Amino acid sequence: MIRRLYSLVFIRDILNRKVLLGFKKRGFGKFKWNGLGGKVHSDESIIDGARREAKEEACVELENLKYVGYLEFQFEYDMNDIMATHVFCADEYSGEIAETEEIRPQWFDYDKVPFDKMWKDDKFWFHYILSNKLFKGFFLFQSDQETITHYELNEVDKLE
Ligand SMILES: Nc1ncnc2c1[nH]c(=O)n2[C@H]1C[C@H](O)[C@@H](COP(=O)(O)OP(=O)(O)OP(=O)(O)O)O1
Repeated sequence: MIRRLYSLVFIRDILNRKVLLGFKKRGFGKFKWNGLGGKVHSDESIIDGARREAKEEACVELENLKYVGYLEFQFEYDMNDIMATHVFCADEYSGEIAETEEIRPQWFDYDKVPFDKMWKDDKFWFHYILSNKLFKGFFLFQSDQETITHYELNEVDKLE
C-alpha cells in the first residue's frame, strides 16, 4: 500500500464566522471548492508543505497552523494508493489573499459552505473545522470520485 502525503488548510475568520475556500481551476478536484493544499514534497515537512501550498495557491503566509485532522482517501480504481491528508486550520495570516492560476479564493459564512460543490466527504467532517475539534477519517470512493462506498469518522482527543 502506498500512502501519499497531502496537506489541506482552512483559514478561519473566527470573529466574523467565515472560512476561506479555494475554487480549484485545474487538476485533481477541478471545479470543486476546497481548502488550500496539495502534495507534500519529499524534501519538506507536512506543515511546511501546507504553508508552501497556501502561499502558492492564494498568496498568503501562515504562521500558527493548528493540526486538526487526519483523513485518508482511497478510490476503487487504485486500491493500492491512499491519499494521507493532514488537515490544518489557521486563524491568522499575512499578505493579501489573491487569485492564482490554480485557485480562486473566497470567504464563506460558516452556515453557507457550498457542500454541493465540494468533495462529497466534506459535509461529514466540516463541522469539526468550525468547532475546534480533532478528527480522523477514512473515505472509500467509487471510481467516479463522487460516490462514497464506505467511511469511518471519529472525533479524537489527540493526533500523533
Ligand atoms: N475527498 C477529498 N476531500 C477533501 N479534500 C480532498 C479530497 N481529496 C483530495 O485530494 N483532497 C485535497 C487534498 C489536497 O489538499 C488537494 C489535492 O491536492 P493536489 O491539488 O492534487 O496537489 P497539488 O500539489 O496542488 O497538485 P498539482 O500542483 O501537482 O496540480 O485536495
